[in-house]
Order: sequence, then structure tokens, then C-alpha cells
Amino acid sequence: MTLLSVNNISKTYQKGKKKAVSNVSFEVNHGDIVAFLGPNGAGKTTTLKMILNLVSPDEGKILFDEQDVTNSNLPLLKNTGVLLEGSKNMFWALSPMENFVYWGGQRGLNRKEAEKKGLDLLKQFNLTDKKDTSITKLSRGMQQIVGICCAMIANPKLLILDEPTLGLDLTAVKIMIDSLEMLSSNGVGILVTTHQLDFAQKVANKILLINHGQLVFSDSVKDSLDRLNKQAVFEISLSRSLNDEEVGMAIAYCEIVNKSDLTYRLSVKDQKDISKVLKMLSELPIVKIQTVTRGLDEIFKHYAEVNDD
Ligand SMILES: Nc1ncnc2c1ncn2[C@@H]1O[C@H](COP(=O)(O)OP(=O)(O)OP(=O)(O)O)[C@@H](O)[C@H]1O
Repeated sequence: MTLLSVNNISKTYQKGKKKAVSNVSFEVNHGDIVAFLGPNGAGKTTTLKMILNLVSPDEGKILFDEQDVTNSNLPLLKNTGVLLEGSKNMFWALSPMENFVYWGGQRGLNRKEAEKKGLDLLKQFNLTDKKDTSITKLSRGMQQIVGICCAMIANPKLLILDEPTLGLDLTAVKIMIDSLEMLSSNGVGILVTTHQLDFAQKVANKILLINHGQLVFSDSVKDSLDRLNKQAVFEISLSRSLNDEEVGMAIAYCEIVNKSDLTYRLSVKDQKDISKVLKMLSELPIVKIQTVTRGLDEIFKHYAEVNDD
């Protein structure tokens, strides 16, 4: 069921200048983890700010639980946990627990409830011993974790996280993935921006890719990876370079990329030619061969970098 529906939103910061976000539409359903990807300056934060009404869209409509929240976002804010860039959703002079009590209170939790939930969250991230330390005295990664805990404090229906993995070590990222998966299995919708494609691939069920303010790709992670990996790709290392005749044969059936001196990547153009490709490979002076499983980075490269040409 649709939790958040973003319909054709656009934003230009200064009159006459290029649009920061142009006609972006997407949905976040209950239980979705949607990874919002794009190069620096693509328009991710602006889109999140429009959803939160921190920046008003020039055009378009935002629905939360089927209610129009484009210009009056109280229903959305009441039910949404937010982590903005740089953990701005906290009082830095206060401790994690004091922040939990404040932010929990804003979302209807009493002190006891907020303290209990806050302690549970800190425990998950192995940060209980910092519960009374002022945020300014925590490391960058710890601050980020406390910011994420503040966003999760009052059992939100929707969680909006802007680059939550920034500054986190691998253990903290793993704990966060587990926490997000648990929230998602409880029906929470999650919209998360990230530059870490391996994180996105692990945690998200949908991806959105924005470039130059426009949504250039939107699909389920599983379907897009299945489609991508239908095409067999081999990486071969040879004891000598391919000669012209061998290159001619290879390009008849494969897209070929020279990765380094003696290493080539061959992507089979048509799966029905696979036996011909295997025969051709068997006749080459191969030192090493491996099949390549492609990930979100290939999709990102295609839509984010190719479009920059
Ligand atoms: N307050 C602002 N005033 C004017 N222009 C802005 C403002 N905020 C963002 N922009 C411009 O809007 C465009 C989109 O920026 P935005 O911060 O939304 O990108 P982003 O995808 O979040 O980037 P990053 O990954 O670097 O955080 C950029 O060209 C940026 O320079």
C-alpha cells in the first residue's frame, strides 16, 4: 500500500536558473526500503526537503497516507523520522538521552517511553555507555548513530535518512542494515539517500536514480539486477594481447572492453551465441577466466556517468 506518493515535483532555487529538481515522481510503500541514488548535486537533498516542506516545490504534489501534504505537512511530520545531512536533527549540547526525551516528546512519547526506546536503540548500536555524554563530545560516527536513533525514536511510519552511513564503521553499517530490515518487516517505509552502492544493494528493494534533477532510473533492485545479469559477462586474462582476427571474432558476439594490458571484459550480446563464445574462449591463451556478476554500480555508471557526456 502506498505510504508516500511524490507527483511531478520541481524546484528552481533562483529564477531563470537550471532546475535543481525537475518533474520527479515516485512512491514509497509500507515496508519498502527505497535507495535514492545520484551523483553530488543531482537533487536528492532538495527532493527530501520538498517532501518535508523545508523547501516548497514550484510544482507538484506530495501525498502521505493519501492525504495531500504538499503545503501542510503536519500529518507527515508526526509520523516521520528524519535524519538530514550532518545529523542536524539533534541538540548538540545535549546528551543522547536528553535528545531522545525531547524528540520523543515532540512525537507524543512520555519521558519514560522515550528513555526506554532510546536505551534499546543505543544498546542495538553498542553505544549505551555514551547515553549521558554531550553529542559534541562524541565521534562523527557516534553522532551519526545517535541522529539515526533520534529518527527512529517514536516508531515512525516513514523514515527519511540522508546519507545515514556517513562516517560509520562496518559494524555500525551492519547493525543499521539489520535495524532498517527489521523496521521494514514491521511495515515502516524507508527512503534513504546514499553514495554507497553496496549498502544500497544490500538493504533496498527499490532504487531511484536521479541525475541533473531528473529521475533517470526507477526499478526494483531484484528485477534490475536479474535483468542485468541475464547477459553473461566474462573477464579474461591472457598471456598475450588479442590479435586482430581474434578481436574481430570477439566483437561479432560480444561487447569487448580492454580493462588493462592483457585483461578483457567480454559481455555476450545475445545469449543464444553463448556456445560460440565459449568455443572461441577455449581457443585463446587464457591465464585466468571468471564470470562477472554485476551490481548496482553498473546501473549507476550507466545512468549517472554516461549521461554526463
Ligand atoms: N539553498 C540552495 N540555493 C541554491 N541552490 C541550491 C541550494 N541547495 C541546493 N542547490 C543546488 O541544487 C542542486 C541540487 O542540490 P542537492 O543538494 O539537492 O543535491 P544532492 O543530490 O543532495 O547532492 P549531494 O549528494 O552532494 O548531497 C545543486 O546544483 C545545488 O547546487
